[in-house]
Amino acid sequence: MNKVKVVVAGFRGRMGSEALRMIEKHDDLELVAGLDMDNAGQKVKDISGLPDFDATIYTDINQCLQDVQADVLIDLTTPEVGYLHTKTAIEYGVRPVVGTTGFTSEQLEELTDLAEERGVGAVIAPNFAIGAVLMMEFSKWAAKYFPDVEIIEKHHDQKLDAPSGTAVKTAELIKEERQSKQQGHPDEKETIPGARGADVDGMHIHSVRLPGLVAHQEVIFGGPGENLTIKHDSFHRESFMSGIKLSIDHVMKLDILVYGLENLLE
Ligand SMILES: NC(=O)C1=CN([C@@H]2O[C@H](COP(=O)(O)OP(=O)(O)OC[C@H]3O[C@@H](n4cnc5c(N)ncnc54)[C@H](O)[C@@H]3O)[C@@H](O)[C@H]2O)C=CC1
Ligand SMILES: O=C(O)C1=N[C@H](C(=O)O)C[C@H](O)C1
Repeated sequence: MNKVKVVVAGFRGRMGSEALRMIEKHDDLELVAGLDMDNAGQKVKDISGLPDFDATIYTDINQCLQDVQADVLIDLTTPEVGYLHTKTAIEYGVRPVVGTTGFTSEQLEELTDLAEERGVGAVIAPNFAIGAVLMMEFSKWAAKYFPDVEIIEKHHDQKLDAPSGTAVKTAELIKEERQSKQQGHPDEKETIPGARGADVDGMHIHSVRLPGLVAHQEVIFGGPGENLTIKHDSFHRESFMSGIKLSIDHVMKLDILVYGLENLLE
C-alpha cells in the first residue's frame, strides 16, 4: 500500500497532537516530519506525551520540505505562520490541509490563485467537525426565511483569533442567501463600545473566551413571534479529526484549493 506521507506543523499544540493520534490510527498515513517552534533534530517520539513516531522535528519549513519527501502538510499553527506554511507548501508541490484560522480574505485569494497556477491541491477548512459544517449549512438555509441573525461563538481562552474562523465562514455562507440588512433599531447606539459585537453586513458576531470551553457556536434567527437557534458543540478535539482525514483523502485528488469542508461532503 502506498502510504500518504504527512508533515504536521504545530504538532505539539492542542490540535497538532490530536492530529498525530489520528495519523497513528490510520495505516494509510505515515508521519514523515513534525514542524514546530523548538526541538529541531530530535524525534517526535522524544517529546513526552506524544505518539511513538520516529519522524524528525524541524523548525524551518524550507529545510523540512527539502529534506523529506512529503505529500501533505497539515497546518495547525497560528494565522501568520499558517499562511506562510501554506504558501511555501504549495510552492514545493506539497498539498496543504489547513485548519489554522484567521487568514484574511486577501490571503485566501492569493493562496487560491497560487494553488491554481501551480496545479497543487489544497484544503483550507475553518472547521473540520462534521456537526459544525452541518450547523453552517443549516444556518445558510434558515437565513432564506429569517434574515435577522446573530452569531455567538464560544471558545477556550487560549484562542488567538476573534471572531472564530467558523463564525466568519458562517456569516459568509449566510451572506450568500440573505440580502444585506442593518439589524436592530436604526438609532441604536453603543454606550460601551463593542456591546453589539462585530458587524458583518449588518449581522452581529459575539465572541466569548473562557477557560473550560472547547469550541461552541449558536446561530440565533429571529422572526415575528419566534426564534430559531442552531447550535453546535465540540467537547473534544477528536471531533475535528474525521474531517482532517477526509480532507487528506480528497486533497490527493485535487489540483485547486478548496475552502470549506462543505465542498468535499456529498
Ligand atoms: N479547522 C478546525 O477545525 C480547527 C482549527 N483550529 C485552529 O488551529 C490552530 C491551532 O489551534 P491550537 O492547536 O488550539 O493552538 P496551539 O497554540 O495549541 O498550537 C499551535 C502550535 O503551533 C506551533 N507554532 C507556533 N508558531 C510556530 C512556528 N513559527 N513554526 C512552527 N510551529 C509553530 C506552536 O508551538 C504550537 O505547538 C488555530 O488557528 C485554531 O483556530 C483549532 C481547532 C479546530
Ligand atoms: O481555536 C479553536 O479552538 C478553534 N478554531 C476554529 C475556529 O476559529 O473556528 C475551529 C473551532 O471552532 C475550534
